[in-house]
Amino acid sequence: MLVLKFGGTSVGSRDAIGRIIAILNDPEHFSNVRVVVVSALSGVTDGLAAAAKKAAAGDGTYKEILTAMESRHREIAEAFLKSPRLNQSNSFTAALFGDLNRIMDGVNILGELSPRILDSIMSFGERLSACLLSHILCESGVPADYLDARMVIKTDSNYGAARYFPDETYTNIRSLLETRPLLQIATGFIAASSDGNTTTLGRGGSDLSAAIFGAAIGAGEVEIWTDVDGIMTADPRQVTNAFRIDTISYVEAMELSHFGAKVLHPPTIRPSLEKGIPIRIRNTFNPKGPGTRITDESVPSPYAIRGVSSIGDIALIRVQGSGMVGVSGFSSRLFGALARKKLSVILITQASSEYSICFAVLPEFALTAAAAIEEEFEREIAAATIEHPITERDLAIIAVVGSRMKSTSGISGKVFHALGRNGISVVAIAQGSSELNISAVIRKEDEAKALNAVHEAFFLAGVRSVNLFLVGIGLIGGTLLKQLEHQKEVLADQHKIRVNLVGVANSRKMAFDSRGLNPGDTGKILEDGEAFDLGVFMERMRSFNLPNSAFCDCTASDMVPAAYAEILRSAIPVVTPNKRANSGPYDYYRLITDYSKDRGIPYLYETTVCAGLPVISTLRDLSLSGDRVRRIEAVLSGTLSFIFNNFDGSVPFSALVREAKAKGYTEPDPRDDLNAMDAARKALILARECGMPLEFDNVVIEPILPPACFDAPDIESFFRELEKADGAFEKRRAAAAAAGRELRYVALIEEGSARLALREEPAESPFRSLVDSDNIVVVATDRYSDLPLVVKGPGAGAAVTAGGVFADIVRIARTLV
Ligand SMILES: NC(=O)c1ccc[n+]([C@@H]2O[C@H](COP(=O)([O-])OP(=O)(O)OC[C@H]3O[C@@H](n4cnc5c(N)ncnc54)[C@H](O)[C@@H]3O)[C@@H](O)[C@H]2O)c1
Ligand SMILES: N[C@@H](CCO)C(=O)O
Repeated sequence: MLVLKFGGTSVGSRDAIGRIIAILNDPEHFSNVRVVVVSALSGVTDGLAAAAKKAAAGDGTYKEILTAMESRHREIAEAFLKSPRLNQSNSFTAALFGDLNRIMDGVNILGELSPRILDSIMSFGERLSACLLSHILCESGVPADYLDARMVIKTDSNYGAARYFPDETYTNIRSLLETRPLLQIATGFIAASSDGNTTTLGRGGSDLSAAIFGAAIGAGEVEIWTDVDGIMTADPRQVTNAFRIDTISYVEAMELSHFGAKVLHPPTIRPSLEKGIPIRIRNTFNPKGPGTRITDESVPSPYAIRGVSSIGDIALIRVQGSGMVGVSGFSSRLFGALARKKLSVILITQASSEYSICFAVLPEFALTAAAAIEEEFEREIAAATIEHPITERDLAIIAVVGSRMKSTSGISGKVFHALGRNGISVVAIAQGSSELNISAVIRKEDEAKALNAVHEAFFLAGVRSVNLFLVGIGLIGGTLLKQLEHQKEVLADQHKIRVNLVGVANSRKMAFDSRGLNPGDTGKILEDGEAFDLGVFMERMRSFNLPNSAFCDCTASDMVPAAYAEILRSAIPVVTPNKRANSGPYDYYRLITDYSKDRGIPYLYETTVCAGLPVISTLRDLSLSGDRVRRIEAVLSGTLSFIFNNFDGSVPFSALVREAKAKGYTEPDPRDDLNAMDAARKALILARECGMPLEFDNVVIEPILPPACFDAPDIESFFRELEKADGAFEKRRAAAAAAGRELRYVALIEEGSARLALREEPAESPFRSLVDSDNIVVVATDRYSDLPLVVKGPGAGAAVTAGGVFADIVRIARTLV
């Protein structure tokens, strides 16, 4: 046998009542339901309270409210009923509105509204809806009786929130049902005191009525029908990946609902659970859905926690001073003072030094709470042994709930890692020894970000998502987008990594979508985008406040790297192939690399040297494992490598430069390669990675081309100047070749200096083994002293560079919990 309860929204309209009829007729429910408990039609309870207040205040418009209410009930009746049932229903409705009008008129005349009369007025909502529904069900082929719960649920006279008497009530229900074999449509929320007056059961009263009926008849289950699929792992309005919890224990439901999961008010279902009757939350809009089952025992879950919840706006009040250290009775006075003001405390935390204690209240109660403390500790404050209470506002609480936490270590580590990694500062923490709930007080503006970060850490079965903001979609950025699109499914299916492209920009336009832009459509998306402005781009990126954000700079600009420090300070990791930041002023390089290390906010730039080859990470591993770099010799320019590897006299030097550009090896401006600036930047980056505090001016560069080439005003005139130098280059090559040597442009980093030179290399030189755009880095260290460590491979090109940037983005995803 089942007891079903339908809330106001489930009986609020014709469609809603149609759904109830369908539910009661489906095979799962047909002939299995013993009692249906209903609330008043949506809005009616509030309407009655408002009308009563108006009547008491002498405002005659209460009559209009009642007239509109009566019409609404009649309209619904007319939509479902034909005579003679329509007449019966309408005369019951008319009789009730007659009584209601008389009571309200009395209130109006007396100008007084007692709690007892208010309860009597409020009872009309449920009486009207339950009677109406019973008629409608009968008409639609489901025979049912109207049950006025005041006949059976007996309470004390605490009007507004009366307490029911279980034994008497259960006996009444059982005796009445023995005489009533049909389905019973019972009024929720209302009851009667022993002396026969109407009472109401307080907040969540209809849920309580359903639980009482369930307990009385020993129902197999009590179903609470509402407009959501059940209790979710988080508020779906804030956490897009939230999902329905299948089964939850009563205490867990209590904890989650305390922190904002307002699907039901758990204390109200206690009667059912005391009798071992499970409660199920179900959705009238998705009647086939299984809902959430609430039971009294803890039920196993594949996840370490059951859900994450929050209170979006609280105030934290701190009381501190030497006068409370070791003083017994201090907390009792503090909380006693708050209790006398009827203030509800949401969270308490006290350091074991006993020097301070802080607690959270709703912001509207902060002033009263602070005043209560001032009053209670007036003497201590005057004597300066206790400070004036300090109130902090604009805070939120995020709570992680689950009974499995008790037996699992590492939960709090995971929570605080997820918060810290996203730059969310924790203001206060509380965890009771029941280990059912870990609460953290955070800034209000971080609420959604914190919920998503923590939810992802626990529930997404290892799925890590990065919210990517990409600036620069030329050769490298464009190739990266293609790779992202191409790898999307493999990343998601095999590696559980999701890269969500939220923002994208080139030097003219930018576009955003927190749900994700299609990487393949960025060209079109940017055409319709807004004008690019780096400051605005950063502001937007920050204001999305998404967890696991990452910024990627695929420009060759100086302007974008200047923003890295600020981006890292916003706890957003940076990935880049752009060498400008690390080869600019040493102080800035140290600022951003130190910040990244100290705060654990990734700054990844593997592709700034030798494109996708693992050079930076290798140097870092050597240093971390205690090795010391003594000397690096390297060919660091893919462009120059390509040119000299192929410079055999068959093709002029300038033609090879054009070919390198066509192959995507050169910088956006190939003069940056040919004047060796690009190679020098990489040499400087390597030197700095080895701990040398060099500036760019300290790098000694042997020029490759005559100065006239660089006086050329644009790239085309540069190429024309270059052609003039072809003859001189050929001469130099031929002279080297005559001695069995070939030209290579090599960087040498040693003893605190970095220099680059055009060298003539013999046949056995490692630099002679290069092909195409290969780079090579030969590292001699304390450990690799006789035979140096060599990293070699393609050092330029769109695919390998974008691939390296991609790998850095994936590395960020992997650092997530
Ligand atoms: N080509 C390679 O093999 C290779 C290897 C390693 C590193 N890199 C580096 O990759 C970066 C990109 O190179 P590319 O060849 O793709 O360049 P590109 O000129 O093709 O693309 C640059 C993009 O950045 C945009 N842009 C430029 N300045 C900007 C600014 N201030 N703000 C916003 N957007 C701006 C442009 O509109 C364009 O979309 C460079 O820093 C380069 O040094 C390239
Ligand atoms: N232009 C660069 C690209 C890689 O940084 C080169 O030729 O090496």
